[in-house]
Amino acid sequence: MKLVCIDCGKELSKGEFDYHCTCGGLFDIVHDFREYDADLLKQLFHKRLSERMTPYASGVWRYKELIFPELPDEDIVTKYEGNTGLYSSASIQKYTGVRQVWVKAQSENPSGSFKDNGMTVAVSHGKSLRYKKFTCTSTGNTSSSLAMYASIANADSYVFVPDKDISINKVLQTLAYGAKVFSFGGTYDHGIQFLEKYSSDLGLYVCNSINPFRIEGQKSIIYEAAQYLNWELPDWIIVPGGALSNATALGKGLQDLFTLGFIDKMPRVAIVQAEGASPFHKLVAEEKEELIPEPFPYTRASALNIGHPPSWKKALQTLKGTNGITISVPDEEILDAKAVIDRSGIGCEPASAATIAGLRSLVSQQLIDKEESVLCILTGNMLKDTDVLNEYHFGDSINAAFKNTLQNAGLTLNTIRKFIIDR
Ligand SMILES: Cc1ncc(COP(=O)(O)O)c(C=O)c1O
Ligand SMILES: N[C@@H](CCOP(=O)(O)O)C(=O)O
Repeated sequence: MKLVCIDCGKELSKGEFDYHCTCGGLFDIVHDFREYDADLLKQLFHKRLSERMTPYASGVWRYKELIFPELPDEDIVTKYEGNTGLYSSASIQKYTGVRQVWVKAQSENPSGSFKDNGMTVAVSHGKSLRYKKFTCTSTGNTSSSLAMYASIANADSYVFVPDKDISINKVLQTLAYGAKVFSFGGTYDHGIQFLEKYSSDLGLYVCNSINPFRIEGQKSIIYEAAQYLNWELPDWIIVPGGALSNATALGKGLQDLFTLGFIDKMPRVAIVQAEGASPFHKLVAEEKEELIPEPFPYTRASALNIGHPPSWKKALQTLKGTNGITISVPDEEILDAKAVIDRSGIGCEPASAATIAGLRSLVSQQLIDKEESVLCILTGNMLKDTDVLNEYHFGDSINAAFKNTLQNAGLTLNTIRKFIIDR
């Protein structure tokens, strides 16, 4: 492959790159296909395409035997979820002070959050039971995911969302996928209570994390991370905690890998809650027997706005099985950590950034050693909450000045020079 000027034919040498040639012409990429065997190439493309078009190309259904072996293939409702990136970033390592930090970007799932790993399984199960009406209550990610899979399954979705403290982007995504959305006064916790009481009267299949098939699907997140890392997991795995489905699935998935002998050492798990919605952390820190629900949970990381996590008992099992710990972090630390993750090029929504904020705090309290290795699960996409982005960035004086200058003076060399050269 080489870069050749379309006007004068000049070729750049290997490693050189430019857009324009010295003569002014644009460069074009020219391949040399003479070495290829066209039939072999076709076979290769075909193999890759056919793998992509089967349910087993999904990063969830690849592990069907460990998740839902009995499900007939024709009931699988998939959007080739999973197969999300595992990254290591120098800036995140510097921010947390830890030598080796991996982040797994579940934000790269088709609906933009880790919920897809579980939702593909829950909706497939509902389909196998011949349900045509699915439901959830949600701060917006569960509902976006459900609405997407229900539409793929040619079924209806009915979604209950709190009327405040959630991100409008997620509600719009849910609506756009075709769900019928009911907005109610209260929190996720009230929505779950309603569905637990009335869903069967209404003939609805519930896709929240009280549904164990959701949890089974979410186990695939840790299977995939382990597979990418050649079955050698880091010392610590960190997840944000809201309803605690992720923490529960993580514990189960780790136990599966350990029982099967895929891993020979159990990593430790840290569950991070936002300070304003941290009933589980309080339960653990105060060594209580029963969770005391938080009646008015509030955090800017709106996906974590949960006062009565349904899976708290299951999440305790995760802590027990992994010698795990919990921590809570204030919103300011979550938002600062989010800015670091965004600038690293990976990006995430606020709830996901609780992991990196939590890690930084655990390191400063010497509960995690700088020499230990860590995997953080980033749960949702940065565009899920643009209100938070707007406040964080345009509240900042330099960006605000830049925006105003452009609006008032337009795009000229002098306007731009002062931001790039004169600063
Ligand atoms: C983006 C995001 N991160 C984290 C969480 C919390 O996960 P869990 O409820 O499984 O504890 C949620 C919602 O549940 C979420 O939507
Ligand atoms: N943040 C979640 C709330 C938890 O929902 P669940 O489906 O895991 O019970 C959301 O996206 O709604």
